[in-house]
Amino acid sequence: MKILADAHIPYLRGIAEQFGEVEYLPGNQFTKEAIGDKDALIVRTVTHFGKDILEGSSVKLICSATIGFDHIDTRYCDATGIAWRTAPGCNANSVEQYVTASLLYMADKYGFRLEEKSIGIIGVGNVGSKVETACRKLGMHVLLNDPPREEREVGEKPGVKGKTAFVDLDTIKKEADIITLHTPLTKTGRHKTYHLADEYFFDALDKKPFIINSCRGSVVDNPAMKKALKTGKLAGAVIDCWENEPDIDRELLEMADIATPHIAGYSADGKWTATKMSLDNLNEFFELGIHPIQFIQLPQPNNPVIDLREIEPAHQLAYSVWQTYNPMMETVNLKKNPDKFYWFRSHYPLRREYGAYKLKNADSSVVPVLKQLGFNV
Ligand SMILES: NC(=O)c1ccc[n+]([C@@H]2O[C@H](COP(=O)([O-])OP(=O)(O)OC[C@H]3O[C@@H](n4cnc5c(N)ncnc54)[C@H](O)[C@@H]3O)[C@@H](O)[C@H]2O)c1
Ligand SMILES: O=C(O)[C@H](O)[C@H](O)COP(=O)(O)O
Repeated sequence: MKILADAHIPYLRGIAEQFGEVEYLPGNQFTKEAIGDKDALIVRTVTHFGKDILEGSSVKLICSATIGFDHIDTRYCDATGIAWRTAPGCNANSVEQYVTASLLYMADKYGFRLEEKSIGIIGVGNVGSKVETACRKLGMHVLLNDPPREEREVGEKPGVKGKTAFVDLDTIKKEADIITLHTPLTKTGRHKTYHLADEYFFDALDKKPFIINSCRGSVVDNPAMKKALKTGKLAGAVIDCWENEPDIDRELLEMADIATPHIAGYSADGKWTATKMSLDNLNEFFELGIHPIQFIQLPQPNNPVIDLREIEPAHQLAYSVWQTYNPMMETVNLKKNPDKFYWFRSHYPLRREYGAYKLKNADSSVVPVLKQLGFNV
């Protein structure tokens, strides 16, 4: 079997070869010619897969080592018999780590307590649910908005209420101090999310909230967000996903409190899971029966033990989370070198999730929340 794989999918080299002959190319260098005689593609979000690049090829399966799939023209693939698979939930914990680290940073920068704030989560799937759990552990008041889920869970059986209490978008606009977006990018359908946060959305905000976009750039109308930041409708912004990546809006970049190059899901744990799920998909689709698939073990973090002895109890939570992931260094780097957006994504340092760390000398007041987040305390 002939496979073309993105050269920047971690933990794939030397492993994918169990499945066939593998060629590696950076995702932004995939061409019709390179794809032509391949049976399967293992890909990322940086390449668009539509008629222009797939027509006339031998491709039978596209495995995306990602959650999102707006880079795949699924209608074209379905119509032409090209199967496609994704890795649902693979890096959801990583995005939660990103959002938690960012919330703690914004609270520190603007001098507020998270326990006193309401957060509106728009899109409560794999990622949004993890963010919801983390925010509840941080003591925040949580508002959930997910009309497709609400319809499925509440509306299907008349008279039967779903377990989750959802609110409408207007409630989020009126009541949330922080809004975080976790929807897919969709351009059609009743619940399409393209420019869900547009000028009208921002104009209707009552509490001058902060916004976090770590789902897809175009779920937010970026010029409208800039205007909202300028006119004070928004108090600040955390932006991981941008319109027109990698050529992002430089003025918006300057305005963002946290600005990162679409790496919220880039923990090693998330990348490893994505690779594993992609190979499982390949194995299953072509009925290869390879068992067990040999995988690389994840490396330990550089600082696997975090000693909190010298840290004030009030700062131990933020300190611990930032030891695992601190978005500020990436923000400084991206603001200095916006042209290197793609490079930063292709040369991402090792980042592990909470479970890879042991905490020593944690104050009893923060032990429960640290444990609940997933640290070994
Ligand atoms: N920045 C990153 O690195 C990164 C990492 C992972 C995922 N993502 C993005 O985050 C998105 C969400 O990931 P997920 O794993 O939670 O996906 P998911 O499919 O599990 O959940 C998405 C949720 O959004 C809801 N939704 C759809 N349209 C909506 C609308 N108009 N309003 C409110 N809710 C709506 C769906 O019903 C679903 O529950 C992905 O599609 C991807 O684009 C980004
Ligand atoms: O959809 C996803 O899973 C994320 O956006 C993912 O982190 C993007 O990863 P990439 O395409 O850069 O590998």
